[in-house]
Amino acid sequence: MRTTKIVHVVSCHAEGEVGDVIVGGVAPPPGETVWEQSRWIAKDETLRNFVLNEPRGGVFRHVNLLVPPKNPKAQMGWIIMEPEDTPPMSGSNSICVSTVLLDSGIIPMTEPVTRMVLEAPAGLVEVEAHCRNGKAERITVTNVKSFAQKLDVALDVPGIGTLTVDTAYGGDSFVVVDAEQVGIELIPENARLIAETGIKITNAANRQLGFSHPEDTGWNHISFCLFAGIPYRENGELLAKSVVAIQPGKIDRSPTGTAVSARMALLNARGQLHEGESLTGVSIIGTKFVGKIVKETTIAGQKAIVPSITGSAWISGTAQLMLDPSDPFPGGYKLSDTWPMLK
Ligand SMILES: O=C(O)[C@H]1NCC[C@@H]1O
Repeated sequence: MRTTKIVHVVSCHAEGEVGDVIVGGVAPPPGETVWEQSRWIAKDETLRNFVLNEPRGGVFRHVNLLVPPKNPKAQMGWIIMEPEDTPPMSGSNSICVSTVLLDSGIIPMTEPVTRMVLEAPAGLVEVEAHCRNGKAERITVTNVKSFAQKLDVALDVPGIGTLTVDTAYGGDSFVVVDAEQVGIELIPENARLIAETGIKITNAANRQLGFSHPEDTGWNHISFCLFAGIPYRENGELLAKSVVAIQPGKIDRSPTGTAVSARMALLNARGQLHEGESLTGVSIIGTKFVGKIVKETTIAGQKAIVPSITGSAWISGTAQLMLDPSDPFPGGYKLSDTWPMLK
């Protein structure tokens, strides 16, 4: 066996969505802030291609790189790599990272509750982990400020027609459509159709509506389409289907923490969900993230919320990714049978 690198990975999923974590073998990228480091990773592409492309990755895979924190309040920083984007924040990935840090002993676990501060590219996030018998069983992440941007705007989607949609941010940017309007039931049998329809809606939203973060972060596009189910109550709990199409055309298996945050910001903007109240997002495979409005706030003078997301993640394996110097595909490859090409 010979190799020019060994990248140590702990594989994990949060409520069904893969969020692997690189725990060693990669030097911290250049940059004064974790955001700048994440821009470097996005532009350079070497690590992204190595871990996300085939034969080591695949379109369903997200990979997180642990980095030393830049902010002294944080115990660890991390960079999120998704199939097309290197985003500011991610619910499922933050829950995977928290679980791997604690379950593998990188950060000492205190039972029954461990508190830590992590540094996402978007900024600091507080984590409260309920732990038992050496396992972080339940993770609550207090997300970055989330807000509604456009409410009830018309969007012409080629091949679908005119929809009424919202745009919002929950650590990443969304076009949000009521699932009923598109007439597709949010069930696993429709996963391909939901993914393709979601990408059409996202692309149309980027062309016609756009997105701009009020703090001038440079995150100025819409990443995802949230198909929002009608809220319903079960034993007093408010729930709603939360199914997200991710570029270049896959469905989040989890309810998408950033989507639940964005949806709560929209409900809050409409006066339908208030500080202290909760919304549980239900994924296409029936898994749940419990969202809560921790506090109402403002961002650049506009209404916003600080949301939290609670869910669980499980370690599914470990791997050492290697590169034989004679491998003809050091950057891997993508094929459009499983990895739709962006238009
Ligand atoms: O939970 C989330 O927010 C994420 N899941 C995969 C894509 C999103 O970043």
